[in-house]
Amino acid sequence: MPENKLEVDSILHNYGYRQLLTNIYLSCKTGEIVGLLGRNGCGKTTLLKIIFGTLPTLNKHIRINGNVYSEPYKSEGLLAYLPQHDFLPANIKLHKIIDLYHKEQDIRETIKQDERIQHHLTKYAGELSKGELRYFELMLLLEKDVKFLLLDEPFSGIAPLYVEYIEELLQAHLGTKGFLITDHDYQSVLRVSDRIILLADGYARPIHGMEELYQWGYIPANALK
Ligand SMILES: Nc1ncnc2c1ncn2[C@@H]1O[C@H](COP(=O)(O)OP(=O)(O)OP(=O)(O)O)[C@@H](O)[C@H]1O
Repeated sequence: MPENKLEVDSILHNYGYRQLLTNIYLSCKTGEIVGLLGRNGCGKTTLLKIIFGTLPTLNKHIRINGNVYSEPYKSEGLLAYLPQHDFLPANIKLHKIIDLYHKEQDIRETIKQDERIQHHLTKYAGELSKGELRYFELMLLLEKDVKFLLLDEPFSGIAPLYVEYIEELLQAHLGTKGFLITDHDYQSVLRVSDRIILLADGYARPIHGMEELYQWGYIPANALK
């Protein structure tokens, strides 16, 4: 198994006078799912965009296998990013999107033959349900030859069955990739993740159990029962 390591440190980000992210450090390696939790507006999406390289910031160090990248998304084979909101054109059919997204024939066939995608190939992306669309978007990204995936809310608004399908997809790719996941469905994040980081007051804090999530004010007391 290739062992790759993503390290992010010294991230500093302000919006106007508001300091949103303060000296953030986190890491992820191949075979690992790191869950990033935090209240609405604490900066999870901002952090993922900074790591991907599409959002300029005051200071950052993004290292992959020890090499520093200022805009990792511009280098092939490093990172892929699932944005919070749908990103596929609604008026293009799935089989066409697959061909546009992947040039290798074997990868195109792998996606087209997936049991949850094959029945929808002649539909437009805009005709899929939210869960079907999220599954399809993830499948497109997972088949990319990258070392790490940054997933912004892969589970939100998704019914339990599709959450399980998505979990299976992630597990199937752990041999070659590492994942940084954020989602408000914290129970799914806790279930799939090897480690949890809580973003609170601008800092990234390692979390070792539900009790700590409560102490930091992320979950209510009744969630501990
Ligand atoms: N371009 C921008 N200009 C000014 N403020 C912004 C900008 N983008 C985001 N913000 C603010 O920064 C804060 C963090 O936003 P971000 O989307 O990163 O949070 P989040 O943790 O992902 O939230 P959620 O869980 O609700 O999706 C929010 O208060 C948001 O309003």
